[in-house]
Amino acid sequence: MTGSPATNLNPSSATGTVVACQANYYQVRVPVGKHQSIYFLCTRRARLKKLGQQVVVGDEVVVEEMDWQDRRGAIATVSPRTNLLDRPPISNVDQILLIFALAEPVLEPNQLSRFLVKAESTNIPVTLCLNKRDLLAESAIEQWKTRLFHWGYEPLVISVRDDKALPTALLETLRGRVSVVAGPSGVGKSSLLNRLVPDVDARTNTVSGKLGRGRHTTRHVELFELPTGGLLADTPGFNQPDVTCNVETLMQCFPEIRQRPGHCQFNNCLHRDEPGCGIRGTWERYDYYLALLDEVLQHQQQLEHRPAAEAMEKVKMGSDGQVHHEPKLEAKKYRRTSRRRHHQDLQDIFYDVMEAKSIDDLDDAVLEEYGF
Ligand SMILES: Nc1nc2c(ncn2[C@@H]2O[C@H](COP(=O)(O)OP(=O)(O)OP(=O)(O)O)[C@@H](O)[C@H]2O)c(=O)[nH]1
Ligand SMILES: [Zn+2]
Repeated sequence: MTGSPATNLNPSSATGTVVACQANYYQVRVPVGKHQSIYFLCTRRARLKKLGQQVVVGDEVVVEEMDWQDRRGAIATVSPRTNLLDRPPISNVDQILLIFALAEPVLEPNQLSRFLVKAESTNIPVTLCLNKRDLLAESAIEQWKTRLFHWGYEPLVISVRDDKALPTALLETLRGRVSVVAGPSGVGKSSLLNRLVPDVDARTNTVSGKLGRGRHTTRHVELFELPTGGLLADTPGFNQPDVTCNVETLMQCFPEIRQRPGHCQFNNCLHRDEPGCGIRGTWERYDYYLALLDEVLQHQQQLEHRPAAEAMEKVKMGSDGQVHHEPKLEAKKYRRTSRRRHHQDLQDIFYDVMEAKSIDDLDDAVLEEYGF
């Protein structure tokens, strides 16, 4: 630690947030002062590995053995998470910023509804943002707003391309919070990230350089610091998210249902053909609800017929007293979805083994791959 500043200013341990991770390495943002932070490249303490404690982006961690000159450290503990998203794996998320385009690609209500339900099923607050307002007439935009108001949403309408300044409401909702951007391909997620984090490319290169691989690897997810305070993660675009929650959660995913409690004769009414149902058929997305209900019931049936099914889901009591079913982080399942991804993993594993000084430096997933 030659040349490092005074110890009282540079303690040997500090609390920070994991902003990127790949293989065995974690980039941890440690706040110093009010508006400044320093990034440390960390490994995970062997003790954590033995306990099977995973570290994911978003985790609040205690870093020990801090080397302030080389900006290295070791993650010693992980604070309890408020939540955990599985794809991408990211924890302690305050909000999901769901982005859709008003046009190009065409705004398709069923797809939008599915994304909304998927986002709501995490029990994390959802903010809907409609981009590319420059491509649609004002009257058509108003029609969408009215329609979505009846769904229970008040979208922020923006044009990442043309807005001279992004709307204050958008900046305010991101300020000081951890937000995850989600939405289908081509709606402008990356464009928005580039506007919100002006030096995103520079930062991306720094982090990727230190981590030894590029940003666009399949497992990479990263939290970027906003100039206004707050952290933002981009997620890879996908078109048809699976809705795999249980029936109770599904019903809570529709504002049209959750805003009207006690309208049905039976508490466990599915709003299908039960007698005395006061929710059935009175709202635009009712048919989407029925279709998703079928899907969810089928999914539940499949789970019931698989004895190991409960191993795939975590049952958690939320702060609202509701029971939530969350998919578990399943490294193998996540890794084996495509040949390309599998190839990427083998590459990652190769690097991990090359970089490891001892077996303790290797990630659980890597050890598992090698049959330890
Ligand atoms: N007309 C218009 N085009 C936009 C706007 N914002 C982004 N685009 C364009 O839309 C296209 C897709 O934008 P991206 O930012 O790559 O979209 P993405 O959501 O990140 O897409 P994926 O990376 O596939 O997930 C690009 O050609 C952008 O230039 C906008 O406000 N108006
Ligand atoms: Zn009902």
